[in-house]
Amino acid sequence: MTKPLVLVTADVKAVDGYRWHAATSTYLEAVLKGSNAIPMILPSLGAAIDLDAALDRVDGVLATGSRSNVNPDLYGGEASEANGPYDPDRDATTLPLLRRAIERGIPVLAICRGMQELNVAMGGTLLTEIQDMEGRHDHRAPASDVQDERFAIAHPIEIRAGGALHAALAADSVEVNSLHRQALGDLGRNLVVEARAEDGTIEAVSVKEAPGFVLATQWHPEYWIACDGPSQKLFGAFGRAVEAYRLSRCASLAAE
Ligand SMILES: N[C@@H](CCC(=O)NCCCC(=O)O)C(=O)O
Repeated sequence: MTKPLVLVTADVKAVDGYRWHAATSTYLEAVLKGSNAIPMILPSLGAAIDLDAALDRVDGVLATGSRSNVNPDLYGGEASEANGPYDPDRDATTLPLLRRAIERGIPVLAICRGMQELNVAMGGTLLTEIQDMEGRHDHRAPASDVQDERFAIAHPIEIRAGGALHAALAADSVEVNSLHRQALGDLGRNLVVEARAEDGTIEAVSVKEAPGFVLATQWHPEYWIACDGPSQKLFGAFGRAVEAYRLSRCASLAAE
């Protein structure tokens, strides 16, 4: 049976003297198993890629998390060594990609850095080093070399009743992991807060009046896709949206 295709955003990494365009396996497997779709990594080649031509052929976009920060130049801040690392090629690809996918009604799921990119793409700002801000908790990963410990469930979030995340998870509150030092500041155009942590940190957003499915989380549902119910529900909802998009794309192609 034909499966939907999902573009997965890539980090640019220097490994063994080469530049790699990479996404970690957890995102790829979550798309495959949690959304029943085929993941395809989109290289971060910026304006050299005709994004519309790529989007013509796919049914969804997954914007991944990453340790790098969106360059503050893109939202009126100031870049610094302490605020880095940056990934300018990724910024140059993902921001226009997210804007265009949303305009076209292509389903989008954005995770952690991906949610921060979504906010900046829509004109919003980011807060940095939130653990040093009055009243905020430390949202960084625990210091450990063991990934299961770094991605351990860390805190509850409150979900907006009647919102898009509430519909996907069918819950007022869930427990999530936490691996970030930045958070959304001023909200971008049409962004709607779907969940917050106890300290007020924005944990999920959607886009008001978007023609397609758009959800973004500050936490990492991909990591526990094999065993965590809310993570499975979220990737399942994304999977239904990309399959519905695939069917409508095929119908449009057949009608041409
Ligand atoms: N720069 C952001 C990045 C948040 C994010 O995507 N974290 C994933 C980290 C994965 C890891 O640490 O292994 C921020 O810190 O807010």
